Amino acid sequence: MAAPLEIINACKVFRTPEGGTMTALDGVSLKLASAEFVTLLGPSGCGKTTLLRTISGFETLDDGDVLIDGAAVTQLPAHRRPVNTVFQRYALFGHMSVARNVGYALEIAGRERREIDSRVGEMLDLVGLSGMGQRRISQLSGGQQQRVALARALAGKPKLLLLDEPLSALDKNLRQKMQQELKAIQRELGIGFVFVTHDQEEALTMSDRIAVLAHGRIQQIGAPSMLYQSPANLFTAEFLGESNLLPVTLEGGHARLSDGQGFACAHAPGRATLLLRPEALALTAPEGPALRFSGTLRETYYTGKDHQIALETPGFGMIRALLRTGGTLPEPGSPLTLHAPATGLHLIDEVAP
Ligand SMILES: Nc1ncnc2c1ncn2[C@@H]1O[C@H](COP(=O)(O)OP(=O)(O)OP(=O)(O)O)[C@@H](O)[C@H]1O
Repeated sequence: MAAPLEIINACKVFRTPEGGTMTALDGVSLKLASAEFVTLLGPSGCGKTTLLRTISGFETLDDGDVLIDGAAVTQLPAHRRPVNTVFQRYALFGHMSVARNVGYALEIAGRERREIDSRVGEMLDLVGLSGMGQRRISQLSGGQQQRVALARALAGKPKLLLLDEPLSALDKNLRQKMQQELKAIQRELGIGFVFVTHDQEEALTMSDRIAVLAHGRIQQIGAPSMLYQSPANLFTAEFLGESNLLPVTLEGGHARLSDGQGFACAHAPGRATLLLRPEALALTAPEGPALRFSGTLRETYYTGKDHQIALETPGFGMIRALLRTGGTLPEPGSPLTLHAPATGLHLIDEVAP
């Protein structure tokens, strides 16, 4: 079966109004597996929207190719590509009913009334708006409007759906609910979704794979847990979640920290960075090999399920930890020791600045 989407070496340089140039895409390649949910994640200006627009055809590439369902669409205008986009601002027709909004593209395409009505009904069922077809858009909540936008984008049976920050206008609770619904709809339809966000939590919970972008390039692509636990570079490590980054020296199958502690590793000799996620640290020493960090407790925040703390250490500065402890912690200013088991250590072959 052909991949729902394949991007080969996509390059795009914009001319800026100031007379310079801006490389928005610098050789991006990406292939979706069948019915895969892939998120493009990265800081503002990294090229996410540009990449999405080159897939939909709203932007042309300077170099490279876009294939949808195995067919090259690089030279096709937007309206001839079998994709649709859901935008952050829903771009609905306010003066039309919900049903007309959803069926509008089918109407323009000259489909029969009976076919349109049946498809609109199916789509409203899918997004949980059955029976609301005759409402005006202004009579809907933000979440309902986003569902209409989704139903409209799916009505023409696209082979691929693009979503450009579709949930960012919703409040936190509704956003989380819609995240689950979107994922369920994607599974039910079995089509590829390419989702753009700069919300890392959203990316981690929704995606089959995340592509982390910076400066128009994919820094790393992989399953959320893989990217979080084993980032390939410092950018991915720091962009996804909280991180403690400690310099290490590698020699003879051993990684050594600046305070003399060490652990076995299979890396080539040189310098590298140890990534310690805050939740890998604990108050009690684990069985087996571990690192320990002693210092002064500086900050504690109780979040209801865990304690976020900052420990000031003489050798490594501030180390942040997330402790799952029911008990109380000592007062800030008290001495404290944290332990990190060997399983919580990850080496990155890059030296932190
Ligand atoms: N039409 C354009 N003309 C000139 N520069 C552009 C144009 N469109 C985008 N850019 C530039 O290309 C870069 C990538 O922009 P893009 O909109 O793809 O980023 P993004 O990752 O989607 O950012 P955000 O999260 O802020 O939406 C930015 O530096 C932007 O200023």
